[in-house]
Amino acid sequence: MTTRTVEQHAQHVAELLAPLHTRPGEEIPLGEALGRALAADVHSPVDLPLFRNSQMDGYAVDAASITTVPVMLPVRGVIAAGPAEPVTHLPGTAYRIMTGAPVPPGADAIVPVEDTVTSDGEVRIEKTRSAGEFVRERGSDVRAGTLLLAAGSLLAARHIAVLAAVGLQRVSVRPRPRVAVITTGAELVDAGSALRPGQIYDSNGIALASSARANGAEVVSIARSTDDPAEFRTLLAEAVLTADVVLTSGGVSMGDFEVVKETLSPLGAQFAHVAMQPGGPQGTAVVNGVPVLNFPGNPVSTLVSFEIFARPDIRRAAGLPPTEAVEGPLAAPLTSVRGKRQFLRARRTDTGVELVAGPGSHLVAAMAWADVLVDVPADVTALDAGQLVKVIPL
Ligand SMILES: Nc1nc2c(c(=O)[nH]1)N[C@H]1C(S)=C(S)[C@@H](COP(=O)(O)OP(=O)(O)OC[C@H]3O[C@@H](n4cnc5c(N)ncnc54)[C@H](O)[C@@H]3O)O[C@H]1N2
Ligand code: MOO
Repeated sequence: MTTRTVEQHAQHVAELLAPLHTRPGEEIPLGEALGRALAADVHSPVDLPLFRNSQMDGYAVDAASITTVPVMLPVRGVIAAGPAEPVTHLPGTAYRIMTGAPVPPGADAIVPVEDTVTSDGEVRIEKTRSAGEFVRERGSDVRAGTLLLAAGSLLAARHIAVLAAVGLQRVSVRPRPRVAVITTGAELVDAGSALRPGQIYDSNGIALASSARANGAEVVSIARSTDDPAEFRTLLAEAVLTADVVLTSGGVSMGDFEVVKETLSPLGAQFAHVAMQPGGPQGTAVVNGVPVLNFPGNPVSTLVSFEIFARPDIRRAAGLPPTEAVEGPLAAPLTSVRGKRQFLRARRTDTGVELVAGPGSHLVAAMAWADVLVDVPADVTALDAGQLVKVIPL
């Protein structure tokens, strides 16, 4: 079998997944856009505020008429926030006005109601205000035609607020990569089933689907195959109809029932041994133009394979920022196997980066305690406590 470094295999996977990055944006309702990445710049179609309006409940006046206070002004009417025939202000008079209501042309200041005394048809203004006070000018927040949000922006509530405020109902976002998951193994059953001897619960299906979703993908199907190649072939043929990428688990090593390897090898798949632990046996194929990544079946191997090989391109396709590796000091010394890059499960604590498990790829419970993978280079065999290591956040 071919042997590859992690970088070589990652490069190969990146080439297979490259078409994900050129899919055009999709228009979706604003109400569904939370967490999505904008596919294109959005310019404001309107001015915000849309019209000149009051910042306070009070009286619309012209500042020139209230330079000396107290002063009595006749009240010509009430302007509420809401649709109404426009009115015009006459100098030396006032309109009672509510927050958000249009300020009549000619008025240039709002006197808050707290600074007034209302009497029959008149208002006593007790505090002077200068022109512009408590008036929200049209376009003072954003002008029509100017950039509201740049392509690539990850839409949080505040971004959705402004898109809604300018009246957009739909928005063009990066399409979610469509991921199909197929697990393989005669031993697998669904949680909730009674276990017969030799059976285990299928955890990789839901784990890979969750990993994909957590990184911006849409999971279009989760299927499970026994070790029967005909069944796997059928499930794969169905998966590639709707998916942009298919992830499989299991059936890629050296046993007698390696259904993924047996089915895909004749179709030109590449199976390689990657110099890493976990995640050594890896495969890739292209079926009907759809890339298929074949991860090893051990639960930790499957999840680490996703993190190292699939996550970067799935995130990029969805428009999500890359997960950057950081550095941290080791809490205790460690040893590593020469020639294999290790991705050790660990968590960050006050004392440094603490390993949570040994190297066994079946240690799925310990994986759940981890929040990082410690990336130990292939040529390193020992590290001391306190030494800085590269950690990949999970
Ligand atoms: N002679 C050799 N044996 C093995 C080698 C090797 O190089 N020579 N490599 C080992 C390594 S490393 C790994 S990793 C595994 C990979 O094996 P497969 O990808 O063929 O996976 P399976 O044999 O189907 O399963 C391995 C293990 O994981 C359990 N499993 C599988 N699928 C699931 C699932 N969906 N949910 C939960 N657990 C699952 C399965 O029961 C096995 O225990 O091969 C080693 N062997
Ligand atoms: O892929 Mo295996 O997990 O290297 O033990």
